[in-house]
Amino acid sequence: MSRLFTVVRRATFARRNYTAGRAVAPSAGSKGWNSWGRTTALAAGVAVPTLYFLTRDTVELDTQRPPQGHSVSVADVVNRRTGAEVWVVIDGEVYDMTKFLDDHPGGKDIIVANRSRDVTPLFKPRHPNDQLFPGNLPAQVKHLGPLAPASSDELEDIKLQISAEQLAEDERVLTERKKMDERGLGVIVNMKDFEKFAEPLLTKVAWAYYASAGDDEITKLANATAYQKVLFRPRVLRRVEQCDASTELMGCPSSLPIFIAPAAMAKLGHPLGEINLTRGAGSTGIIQGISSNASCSMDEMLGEREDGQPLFYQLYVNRDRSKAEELVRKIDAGKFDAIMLTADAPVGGNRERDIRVKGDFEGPAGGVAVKSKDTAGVAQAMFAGVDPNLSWEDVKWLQSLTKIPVMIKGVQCVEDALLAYEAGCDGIVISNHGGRQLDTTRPALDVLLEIRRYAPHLLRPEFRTPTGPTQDSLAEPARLTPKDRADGSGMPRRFEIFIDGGVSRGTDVVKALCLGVNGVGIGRGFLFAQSVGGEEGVEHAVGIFKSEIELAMRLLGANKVGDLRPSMVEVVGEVPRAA
Ligand SMILES: Cc1cc2nc3c(=O)[nH]c(=O)nc-3n(C[C@H](O)[C@H](O)[C@H](O)COP(=O)(O)O)c2cc1C
Repeated sequence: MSRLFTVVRRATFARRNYTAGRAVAPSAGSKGWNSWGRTTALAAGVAVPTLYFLTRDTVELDTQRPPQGHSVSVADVVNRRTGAEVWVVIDGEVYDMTKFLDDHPGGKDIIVANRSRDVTPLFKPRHPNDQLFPGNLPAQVKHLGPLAPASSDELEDIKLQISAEQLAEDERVLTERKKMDERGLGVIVNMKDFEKFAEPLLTKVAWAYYASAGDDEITKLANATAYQKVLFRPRVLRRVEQCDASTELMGCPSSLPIFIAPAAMAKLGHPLGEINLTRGAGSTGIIQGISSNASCSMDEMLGEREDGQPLFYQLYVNRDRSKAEELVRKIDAGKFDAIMLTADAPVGGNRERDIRVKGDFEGPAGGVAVKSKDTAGVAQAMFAGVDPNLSWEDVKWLQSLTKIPVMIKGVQCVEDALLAYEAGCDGIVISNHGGRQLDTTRPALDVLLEIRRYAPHLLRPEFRTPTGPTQDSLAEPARLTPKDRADGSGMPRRFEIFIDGGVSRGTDVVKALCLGVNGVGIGRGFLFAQSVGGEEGVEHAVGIFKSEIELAMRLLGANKVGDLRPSMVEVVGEVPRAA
């Protein structure tokens, strides 16, 4: 797909080379899926899906360190299958994991069960590509040297074992990837298509993790239908050929009033994971919110950042405050444009789809996932390190560590929106985590309506007016929007309001903007888009939003984001039934 926008210049190829030119990843695409990894069944009988794919363009992406030390023979590796020392092979290098077993975030079982094997296919989809670089390798892991040249028979001895069930899943995913390849992204007409095409080509673990939500997934469903109760009041004969949907979010230029909501573990869906999101956001000029639990490292994503490309960082606060402070220092050094402090996940939600597939999971290094012996699904491993005692006091703590603007993500009632404002935050993200936390909470849209009703002073003055026709609009019908009333209180300082959850259409975005938000986040939609089409999938998704948002604006009679006002919508009581 051709580049959609020229808002931000593409990075040069050289910028794609990480430190010392080791991890080289030229442009990703949806074409040419190659089966790179295979699956295994652990000796302990735990099935671990390991299949993932590399595009033809990305086979050079590797985690290899330059050869160091003496080479290690396959026989030496195989000899460690019993005894005290536990060795593994990753990308042709041999590592002694003995002293790291108890600290491994995914638990020691997965390492012990695969000792003396080439665990590269297990390792890659779950760890940043620079995890093995000097400085990133945990101190307890000993790098022993490169694997000595060996015959294919010898290598067979250290290959991962694959169960019939896992092989079948590999085959299924591979076939679906090929079919998608043949179809091309042209078959994807709207964001729901991404979800439809992603499901068959994801592993069971990835699909369950991405699609799951709390308990009975009632809030997830409510998010998806909520925007139906906001109806448009279009104006006609308004010269709408020109239409510009660009805006500013937290003072940063954005080609559209949307952003990529921070979501963990993009590599479960595609080998380049969050790198697809950074690249796609950079080439289309939108902003990526990076998860604390991203499966790519912060350095990898910063290495992909275009000159001047704005990035937000989502923060989970580690219960070990020294680690939390270290992370904030990294965010500061990374010159992120805003921090989203996630507040709706002091503990993980009850995501039963995820628990059922019970992927033997290890969280991303550097995140807040901690080792868990009995992992109950991907989600629960992710939250084990998050501080459940986070409080409003901690907002001050965070603000004392950095000058980067802070938003509270996960606000679900007007009282907390008021507290965020009082705490001196720069904004809020109204969100219920895509319905993944407390089930039967209200859709985020209802929280926005509550803020409009009970704390309109948190909105920019021009959005404090009622929806629908007013005396002013009837008195001056030629105006697209009623004249903004001079409002003495104004906005004494910046306080931006974002919303996410269930947004799949440009019309949803435009409705939220009419009601006063600055920008709208999309979580699963971009995860599915990158899973289906890598970087091009992300660009395709942005293209869909761009054409839908501009279409909605034109048909509404608006030429620019600044034209959108509450008078352009009406909120009806009941959600209309789907046809
Ligand atoms: C698979 C997945 C992982 C997520 N991981 C995070 C995360 O690490 N941090 C966070 O604050 N929110 C996370 N979220 C929530 C998103 O930021 C966002 O609030 C939500 O996805 C919006 O709903 P939507 O998926 O319907 O667009 C995650 C959501 C999903 C679907």
